[in-house]
Amino acid sequence: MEKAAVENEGLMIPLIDFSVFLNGNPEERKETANAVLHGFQTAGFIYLKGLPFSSDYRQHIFNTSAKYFRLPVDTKMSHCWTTPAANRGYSAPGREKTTELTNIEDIKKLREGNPDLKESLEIGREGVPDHPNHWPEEKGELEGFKSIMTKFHDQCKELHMEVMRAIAVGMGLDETFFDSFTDEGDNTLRLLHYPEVRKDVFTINPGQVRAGAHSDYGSITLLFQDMRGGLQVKSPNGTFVDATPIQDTCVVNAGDLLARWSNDTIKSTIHRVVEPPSGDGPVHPARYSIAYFCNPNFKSHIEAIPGTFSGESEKKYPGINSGDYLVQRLAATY
Ligand SMILES: O=C(O)CCC(=O)C(=O)O
Ligand SMILES: [Fe+2]
Repeated sequence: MEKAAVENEGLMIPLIDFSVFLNGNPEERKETANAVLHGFQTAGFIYLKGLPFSSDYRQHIFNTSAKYFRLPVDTKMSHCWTTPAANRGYSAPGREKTTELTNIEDIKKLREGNPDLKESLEIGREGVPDHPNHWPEEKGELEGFKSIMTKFHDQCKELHMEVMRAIAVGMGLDETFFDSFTDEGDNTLRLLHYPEVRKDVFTINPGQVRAGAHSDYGSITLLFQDMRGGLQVKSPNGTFVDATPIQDTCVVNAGDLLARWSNDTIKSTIHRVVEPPSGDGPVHPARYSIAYFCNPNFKSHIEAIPGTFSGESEKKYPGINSGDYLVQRLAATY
């Protein structure tokens, strides 16, 4: 067993070598699948290493993302995020407020007082007739942007399918149980940029964060972070614990819909992004991360996974359509 990625305040986030699931023998695969499921059942978070992305490739994706955010703000605003149903395009700083609150008026007030210090670009699956992606114009530094990002989107879709296969194996289900729920790739690639910020912004306003505390909505999120730090995960004690970056790993967390689907046997844990550990000077440098939000196919009907209940009366939630669920959740935060 690897050393834990995070162990603090009763929160243990395991570090799992996923290449063993991808390439190992049946026994090794089962052991790895059990560790994946156990991590989601206890912390709601795991770190994966041994992924099919080289360091260079990962750097290339981050560099391409940084080039995008260097575009003038007017250019970015020309392909901005429009509606929850489309969920594609650019969000300027202050547009989205991630939060645990659910009342729209409360969220509005919070957004006005403590806007998140971030901007993002959401990229959905290509080929959805009603919802084309909002691509920036490809010129200069951005040449090749669309093909780089659609390829990465496809690769992350495969990784989502593999992690769900690991969950299936861990649950003692057929390995392909979730395939017909994950094969469409109704997922969102979100490039995130937390601009450099003066340190005194955090002292003047103690409530200031880079991204407010929230849980994610879908099945799982694949989160690639740079080495700056600032991501925190809520511990069972109710405190926030640093999820310190580890080179070449991906942080994977379960979302609310997977928790519901698992009849609450899997946890969707609250997390946030705060002021990073301090270096020299009056300014925190920019932070970049890439979140790939995975969802069950939007047409899927989601109800308790077999094995997570014994009789009908133990099912905690009524069935729900995946796409409707996501749109409803997004509508509250934008
Ligand atoms: O940037 C990060 O590390 C986390 C972002 C996040 O949690 C989100 O966008 O849902
Ligand atoms: Fe998140």
